[in-house]
Amino acid sequence: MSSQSVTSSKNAVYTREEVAKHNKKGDLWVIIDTKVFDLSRFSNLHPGGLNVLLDEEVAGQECTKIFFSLHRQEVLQKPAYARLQIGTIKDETATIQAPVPGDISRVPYAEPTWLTQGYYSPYFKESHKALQVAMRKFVDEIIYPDAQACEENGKRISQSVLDAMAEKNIHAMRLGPGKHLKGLTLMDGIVKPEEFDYFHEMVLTQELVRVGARGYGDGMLGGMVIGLPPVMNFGNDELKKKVMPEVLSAKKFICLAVTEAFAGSDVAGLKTTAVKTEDGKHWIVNGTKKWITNGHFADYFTTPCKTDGGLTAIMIERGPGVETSPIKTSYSSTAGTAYVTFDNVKVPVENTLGPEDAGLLVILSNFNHERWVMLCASARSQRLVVEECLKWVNQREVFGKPLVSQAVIRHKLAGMIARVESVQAWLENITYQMTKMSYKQQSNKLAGQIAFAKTFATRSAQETAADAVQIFGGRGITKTGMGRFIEHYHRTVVFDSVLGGAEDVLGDLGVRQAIKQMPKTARL
Ligand code: HEM
Repeated sequence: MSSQSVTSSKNAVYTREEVAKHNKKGDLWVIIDTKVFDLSRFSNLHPGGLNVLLDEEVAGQECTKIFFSLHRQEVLQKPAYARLQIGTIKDETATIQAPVPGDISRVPYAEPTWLTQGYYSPYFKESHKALQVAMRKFVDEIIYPDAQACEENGKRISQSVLDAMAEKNIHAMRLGPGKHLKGLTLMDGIVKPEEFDYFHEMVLTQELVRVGARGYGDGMLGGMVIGLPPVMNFGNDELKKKVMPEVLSAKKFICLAVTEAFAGSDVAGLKTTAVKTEDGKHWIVNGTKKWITNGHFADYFTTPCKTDGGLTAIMIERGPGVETSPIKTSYSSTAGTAYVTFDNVKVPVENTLGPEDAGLLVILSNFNHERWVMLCASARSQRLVVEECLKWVNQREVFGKPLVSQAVIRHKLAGMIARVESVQAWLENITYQMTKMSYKQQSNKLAGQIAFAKTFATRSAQETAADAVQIFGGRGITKTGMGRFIEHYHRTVVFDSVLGGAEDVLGDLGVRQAIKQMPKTARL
């Protein structure tokens, strides 16, 4: 077959000898995993430069190994580059498989054991698996591309993605099991509302974080996950009837506005005030809030304010006197992190959440679930790093051998794997306890466990991030290319350790709870 006559068809078949003839500037072909690429025109635009392509071991040659040591697979999936393929090599079959949306990874430890072929779990049933399968495909196809784009350009999550999530009732499921799911069709009916439990919620959260974009992860209505429960659990019926459907359908947005420049984890030290008008019909709110996730695009702010006898939780609607401005943090502005000012904001007293002066309880009652969600997320995102590292050490060659042949690299991997497996196992145990306990029992018995497990997870995650950067070297500190997920992870991993309570505070909380429960009879 003449190579001249078939250059426009991807189905054309060539011999290696034919490809080898195209080995110079302006007439340059290469073979990557049995696929033939015509780089004649592209070579001048190649981000890695023209010279590297003219090397005698590259031009007209087989360059699978060198290509995959320098580029991620996704390069070849981009339409602009996929177009460069002009055919395949005669009688040869490709060996490298591009991931298909919805796929389970076959890289060891890339999935939790319950999703790994040949392993068992006492916790996950058919409906958890069915939800996982549907979510994986949904995330890969609909959320992932938007996540990558928004993390980069800083724009908030696309409304079309939020609408698609609302259609499957994903926003509602993210609030966990409960009455709010009654009558809803969850993920096209895969799970019945009455059977939805915390393991389903874990599946949902862990699939969502696979997008590998930390700012977007929070921008994907993280504010709702923490800001709506106080309305749902403590708001009056009228307020719930209005706000719940608006928010769960992503027509309006809510956030939790607790932290201030003056006070963070020490909620009791907040300075924002709410004073009743003389007629007792309104609150007048004054103050500022800082680091408010989704605050920049929120319509509603669940806000603890100082009142005469303590703190009162109030849902404030955006309107006159409410201003938000973006805060630049180390992750993308797609999260909508804001500085919020309330300047004589008039709020109907009907927006009070729970009893007056008992706002501390309203806010604190939320924290265990929030921390548990973050624990789910941290467990899954560090697993992504393990997968990236295992692939890299296997394909990267140094000193003529794969990187994994270095004992020091294997040692790092051993630590990473041990940590991620421990975190997931502990998480599953805690989650099982949650499925058996009332909300109150969870507060009494699990606040400490969740606090410890989250702290352990985020410590593990930071160690894993640091080790991953060492494994990837310069690529681990580069925003594009092979190490782009590692760079992003390393830059943003600390968010999990700060949001929802800093590590030291959480550890302290857990020990205090344990000491409270010490039997008076105990002695050495
Ligand atoms: C279909 C063929 C190819 C395409 C579409 C392509 C595309 C790209 C792209 C998009 C980048 C930017 C890297 C990134 O940030 O992801 C890049 C970098 C690079 N490419 Fe290629 N490339 C091809 C083939 C090759 C081959 C055969 C070599 C062999 C030496 C090569 C060597 C390099 C080098 C050295 C870099 C710089 C890597 C770095 O900064 O770490 N490329 N290429």
